[in-house]
Amino acid sequence: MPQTPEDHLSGFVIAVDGPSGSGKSSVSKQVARTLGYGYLDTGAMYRALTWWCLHENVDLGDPDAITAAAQRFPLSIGTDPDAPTVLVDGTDVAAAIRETGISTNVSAVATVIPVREILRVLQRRLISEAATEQGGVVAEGRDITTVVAPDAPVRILLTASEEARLARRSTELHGAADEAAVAATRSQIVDRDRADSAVSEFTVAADGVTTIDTSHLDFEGSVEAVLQVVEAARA
Ligand SMILES: Nc1ncnc2c1ncn2[C@@H]1O[C@H](COP(=O)(O)OP(=O)(O)O)[C@@H](O)[C@H]1O
Ligand SMILES: Nc1ccn([C@H]2C[C@H](O)[C@@H](COP(=O)(O)OP(=O)(O)O)O2)c(=O)n1
Repeated sequence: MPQTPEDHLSGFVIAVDGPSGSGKSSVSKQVARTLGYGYLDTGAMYRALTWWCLHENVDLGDPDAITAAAQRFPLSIGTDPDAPTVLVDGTDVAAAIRETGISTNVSAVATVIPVREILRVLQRRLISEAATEQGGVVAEGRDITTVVAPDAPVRILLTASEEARLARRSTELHGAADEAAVAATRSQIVDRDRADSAVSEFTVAADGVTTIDTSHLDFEGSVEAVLQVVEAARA
């Protein structure tokens, strides 16, 4: 895996972490498109494992059973930002893993420490392959800047106020950000982030990680802010 900005000829890694609704997925995908890089959505991997556990009738209250499922997890995930495929045992689950039933259960899977260790091995391999084959990769999640790729030449914590994140997710899921829609979205943002915080630090930037607060930026402004950090790292 690249260690310094000079290594970008063999593959440049951009690591992005942040809480739910901060814009990680949409912004990282657009940054990858702009730079012609690969894109890895590590959250999709935890979501796909959750789908697999439910599909296999694994008891989500049993960490050992979840770990056993992770050990035989037949995942195939693409890194093309224009077609981020997610297949489990040959089944296309890209849409299914965004459903509420997965969002409400994913933290039970993602907070099992041995599961994280299994998925991190896979994530590092995917990052390394995409960086080499596509010239670079934007990898996003909750522990990419700190654990999965702490040596990446660009590490960014994308944040936004709780209010902004709730409004965005509410608009995405319900087409509105009125009081009822925000209330219906709250548990998916606030409760999930609280649960996920038990195993990853994604609210405060680690040393060497650049914080970008997107609360008052529009989507294009968020993408531009990330690209500026990338440019500065290469200068
Ligand atoms: N300034 C902004 N930056 C990033 N995304 C934004 C912004 N404003 C609105 N959005 C929208 O917020 C929603 C949540 O973004 P997403 O990328 O899914 O966040 P995350 O991956 O951090 O949960 C998307 O529908 C996105 O288009
Ligand atoms: N590197 C990562 C990525 C995601 N996760 C967990 C935390 C989240 O609740 C789930 C789903 O991640 P995802 O990025 O899709 O979450 P959002 O819906 O964008 O908020 O996976 C994690 O623990 N570590």
